[in-house]
Amino acid sequence: MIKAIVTDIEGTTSSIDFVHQTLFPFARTRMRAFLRENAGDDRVQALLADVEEVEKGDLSLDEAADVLERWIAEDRKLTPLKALQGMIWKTGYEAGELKGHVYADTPEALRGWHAAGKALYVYSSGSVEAQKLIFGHTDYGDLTPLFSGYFDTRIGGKREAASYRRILDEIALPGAQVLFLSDVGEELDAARAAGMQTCQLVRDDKTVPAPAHPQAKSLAEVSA
Ligand SMILES: CSCCC(=O)C(=O)COP(=O)(O)O
Ligand SMILES: [Mg+2]
Repeated sequence: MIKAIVTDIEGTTSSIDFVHQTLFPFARTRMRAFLRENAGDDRVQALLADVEEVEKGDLSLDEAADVLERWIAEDRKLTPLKALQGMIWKTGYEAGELKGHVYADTPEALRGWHAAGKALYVYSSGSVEAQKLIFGHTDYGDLTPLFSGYFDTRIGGKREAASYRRILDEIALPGAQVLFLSDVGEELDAARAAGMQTCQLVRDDKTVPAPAHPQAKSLAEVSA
């Protein structure tokens, strides 16, 4: 019996286009000004040090902005980039310039699973702060009370089985009782290697099918 569901965001609960056509450009066009305005902030300084560590050298603020803009264009899933993106998106959600996209079937499915006593978790490359923002500002209201916890790249990469083993340790359930939802085959393979149940969301014809896993066209079709 499935006791917990761990869900991906992009391509699973929410559209890939929203992330790539709205969220990423929002962060990219504001990154340089955000760094200048917040250069004295301890958290921003620590994240810029992490950027320098990845790039293996000292960077001026403008050089760091160049690197971060490039990482956004390349869709890199690096923790300092994701944390900075989340901080920039926060300004947009708070100003009412951003609304968190979820598919119409997402709130109903999450509410149904929650009401059935299943614990719900998010595992996304977006930072935990960004995850809470997207689910906290949807057209269907604040969905965050439905979730018991959030995981991001600080627990490890989404294509590594070790990350899913760490999540199982954190939520204290055997893999057989945990269902992982994602649109990406490599993530589902890694979750299965850690012992989790899996289901691929195939929302549109851009999704690369992973026929080794059960598939669903929407969360309403997921059997849990
Ligand atoms: C928290 S919404 C933004 C998601 C994001 O930044 C991203 O890179 C998509 O990652 P996912 O693991 O949800 O596919
Ligand atoms: Mg995804």
